[in-house]
Amino acid sequence: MRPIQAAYPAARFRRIRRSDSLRRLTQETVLTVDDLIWPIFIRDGEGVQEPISSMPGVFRLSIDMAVKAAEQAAGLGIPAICLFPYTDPSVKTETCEEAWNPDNLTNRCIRAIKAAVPDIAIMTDIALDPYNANGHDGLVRDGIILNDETIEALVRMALVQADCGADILGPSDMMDGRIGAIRTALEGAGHKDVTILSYSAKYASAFYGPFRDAVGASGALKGDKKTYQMNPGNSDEALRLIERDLREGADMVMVKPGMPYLDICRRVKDAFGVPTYAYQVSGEYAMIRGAADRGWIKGEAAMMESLLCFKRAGCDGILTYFAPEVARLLRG
Ligand SMILES: NCC(=O)CCC(=O)O
Repeated sequence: MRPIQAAYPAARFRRIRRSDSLRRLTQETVLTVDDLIWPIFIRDGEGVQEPISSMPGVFRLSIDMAVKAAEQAAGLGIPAICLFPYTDPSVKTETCEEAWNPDNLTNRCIRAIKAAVPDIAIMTDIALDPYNANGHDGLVRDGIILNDETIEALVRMALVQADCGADILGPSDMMDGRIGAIRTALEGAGHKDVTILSYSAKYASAFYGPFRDAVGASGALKGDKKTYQMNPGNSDEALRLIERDLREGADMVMVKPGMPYLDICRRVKDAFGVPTYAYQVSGEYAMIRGAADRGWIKGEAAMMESLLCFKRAGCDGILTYFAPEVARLLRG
């Protein structure tokens, strides 16, 4: 598209910025409640709402409180929530079998939310890190992250989550071939309508730090995740991964983190035109919240701007810890 533009003074760009009504009328993208997926942290217990120090305003919730959060989200019109478990370190092993325990924290929480709030979509995380004694997303042997063996574990995990009622599975592990394996297994088990939102372009990022505190993985992680998560310097590779995941049966794709990777979001949307999501990750949340709490930026305005810009970059939606706050503001 090449807009035709008169020369100054026939063209004065400031005309359409002159008033709020003209600015609203000419705004190209909008943020709505429909664009939000709310990630929440869950833990064992009852009536627990435990603050996370590196993510002020975010809590670990026991299942009963997570159900309340889901009710609140549904009431605000948020279409989906995403569950991340804080797993008791005593059940973490090198073989990760807690990941496909039908009664693990996540699976109990899926069932509880489904029963109480049937209309909200429940997204889950598929990766072994919450259950792995060494903090990695895959099984490890002799210091190597095993791709194919990990996929078998991820498939088991996915099937159990689907059995429990998960609507959207989010494989976040970055193993090669997992989308195809999960899709084939879902079809085989009769879960034909379960959606896969693939973390297709997930970068090895320093912005995940507060999340690892939130799920209790910071201490456990040995080494880094650079052999499976993407190199932040790469962009063409993201397109190859997205194409691969779409061909293997992903319904929706994700770029993660968000704000430093808006160029990737735009390329993905332009190249494939599929439902495209970004994850505004914990470090991004902490930067905005931390600066706002100190009075260095206007928190509300920065939060809204950051999310609108995901839409401008081509995203159909955003996973954001700000979701309920944003929904309340958008609803006025
Ligand atoms: N698999 C989910 C994440 O790694 C979330 C990262 C974050 O919020 O920092």
